[in-house]
Amino acid sequence: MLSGFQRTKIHNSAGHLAEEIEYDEIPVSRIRNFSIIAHVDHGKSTLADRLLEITGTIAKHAGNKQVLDSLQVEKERGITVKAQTASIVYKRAGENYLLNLIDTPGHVDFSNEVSRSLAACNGVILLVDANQGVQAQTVANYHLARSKNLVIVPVLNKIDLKNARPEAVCNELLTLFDIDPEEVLKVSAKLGTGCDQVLSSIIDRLPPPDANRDAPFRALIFDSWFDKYRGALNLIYVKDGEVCTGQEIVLCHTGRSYEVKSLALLRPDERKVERLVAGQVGLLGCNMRTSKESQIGDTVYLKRDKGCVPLPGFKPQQPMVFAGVYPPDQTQHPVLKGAIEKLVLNDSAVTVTPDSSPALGQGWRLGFLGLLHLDVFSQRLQQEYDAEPVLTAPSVTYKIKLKGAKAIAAHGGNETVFISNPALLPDPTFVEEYHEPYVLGTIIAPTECVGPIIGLCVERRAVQKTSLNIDNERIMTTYLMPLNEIVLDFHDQLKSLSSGYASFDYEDYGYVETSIVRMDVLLNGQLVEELCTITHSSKAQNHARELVLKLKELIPRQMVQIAIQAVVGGKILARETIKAYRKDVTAKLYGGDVTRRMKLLKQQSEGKKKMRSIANINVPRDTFIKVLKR
Ligand SMILES: Nc1nc2c(ncn2[C@@H]2O[C@H](COP(=O)(O)OP(=O)(O)OP(=O)(O)O)[C@@H](O)[C@H]2O)c(=O)[nH]1
Repeated sequence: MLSGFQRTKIHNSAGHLAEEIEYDEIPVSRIRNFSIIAHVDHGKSTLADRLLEITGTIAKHAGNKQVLDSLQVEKERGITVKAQTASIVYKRAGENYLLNLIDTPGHVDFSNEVSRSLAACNGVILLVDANQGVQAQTVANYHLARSKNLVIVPVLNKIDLKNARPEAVCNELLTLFDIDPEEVLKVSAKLGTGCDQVLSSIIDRLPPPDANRDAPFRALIFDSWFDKYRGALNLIYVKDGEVCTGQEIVLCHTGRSYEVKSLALLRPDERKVERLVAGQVGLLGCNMRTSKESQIGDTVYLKRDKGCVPLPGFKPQQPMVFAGVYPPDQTQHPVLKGAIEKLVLNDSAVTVTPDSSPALGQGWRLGFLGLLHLDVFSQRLQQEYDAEPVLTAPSVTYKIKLKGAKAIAAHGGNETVFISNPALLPDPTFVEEYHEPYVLGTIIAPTECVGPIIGLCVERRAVQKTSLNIDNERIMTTYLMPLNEIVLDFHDQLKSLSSGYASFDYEDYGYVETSIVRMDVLLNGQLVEELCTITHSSKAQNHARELVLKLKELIPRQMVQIAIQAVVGGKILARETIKAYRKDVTAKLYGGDVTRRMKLLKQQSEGKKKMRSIANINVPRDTFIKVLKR
């Protein structure tokens, strides 16, 4: 009998051994799969920890803070990036319930992961800070959960805070989501107050999973990560049947087959089991070499069943934001290459293509799901591998509809092409339409900040869609806005305009027709390819001015006069001149010591080696970095 392998000891809240549990004997009717969704910092990880403690899943002691946020970046920034999961056993009225807590990444960049994780759930805890109230991400997460028909258990957290305003926040929930204040639980995740009630409500309000143990095996991959020794590990929700170690499985999307090497439940550390049955959530290892092999949202079935109907909603992840990554100097290229390769193994959503630039040398163009994803990736690169790369400003991918047989033939017969590299933008005469990615943004801000925020949004080409007063103090507005306008500093600007009180979140809106141009930079008439950019035609003039002024400041004066021009379609939009100048590094020396003189001249010539020469002008690498960097 295999079930014996699922036997595990459970501790009570004081950390003492209480009893042994056989997980796969818990019927589907006593399983609940749920997730906690919340705005950043509203206490999701703290609540998760408390639920694990109350149920004896982890022992109670002070050092157990935020067990589920295990990445270093997550700990440091206090954000959840990778979804992590724990199976909790909760005993009520003498019966054991298996509650699978599926910890979703809180940020919209990872909305695909959130979506996948939610596909394994029957309900969610909508956690709201009782002081801060509903924030933009709460709204986005609520809509996501509703669109998946999940039961929503509203919970107010941090009621221990002196300035908590539970009643006002309940009213917000009523106004925005029509949530009955009677249904709202009030807890302090920090102190543990009311957390028992959360567990009871999960059992009472959520339905058990729609799982069938008698049907052929089918499971959904909703997360995966890379283990040095075991390859990519898949977190699966078993929808039907059961799977045992040693069996041959197939992935619907890739069609590849594997032998199941290991199965485990997460409590939250791995507990090996020999089988997983319908309704359960667990870890499946099958010697996958790279994380690309395990695509989130894919369906797994047994090879002997010769096919299955895939579980709905598989969508490959699409990078939305691109940035160039270069080593600080070319000697570090192999180190950085190794570091990127290792990280990509773990993060299948990042795309990597080699790229090179005359100024920055050999590097890569990386594609990310969004800005936070980019941030997290570059931080991990620095922290985990001790590499300090040069990162260029992020850009988005434009969709371009071509016209004319010649242009289409030149692009491999494709009428539509996707371009993120300005240098590859087709000539305007070959273009029928340009499209750029848009998002639907939600901003929640104090009423008195609304004026400046509208100003910022207009400047960023955003169009207001709706506006709603949440109460007397805060207003919620939604905007259609180009992704390109928020990739750089929109969030920071919003925070500074509202003294940190405004919150912002966005969801993908798809491509919208637009008018873009390629802007080139010429130094003494010669094109500097690495400085060319794509810009909206309404902003080209301003952008041109800013760029030439910045270059004037950054390029050192030289022996020849330098003309800096920003050009669109052959038309010069802005121009600045740097006057000629001869820097005599030895000027301060009055005759005398020849070795000192030689040393200074040598230093000067070494400095020159680090420069890129364009039309006899030496542009230091630093200048490129300063212009291109985020
Ligand atoms: N006073 C008080 N503070 C709390 C409570 N719950 C959480 N906090 C604090 O709020 C901060 C954020 O909590 P986290 O649990 O990290 O928030 P989170 O929602 O997981 O954050 P992300 O991982 O970024 O989504 C931490 O400093 C917690 O100590 C509570 O009930 N009362």
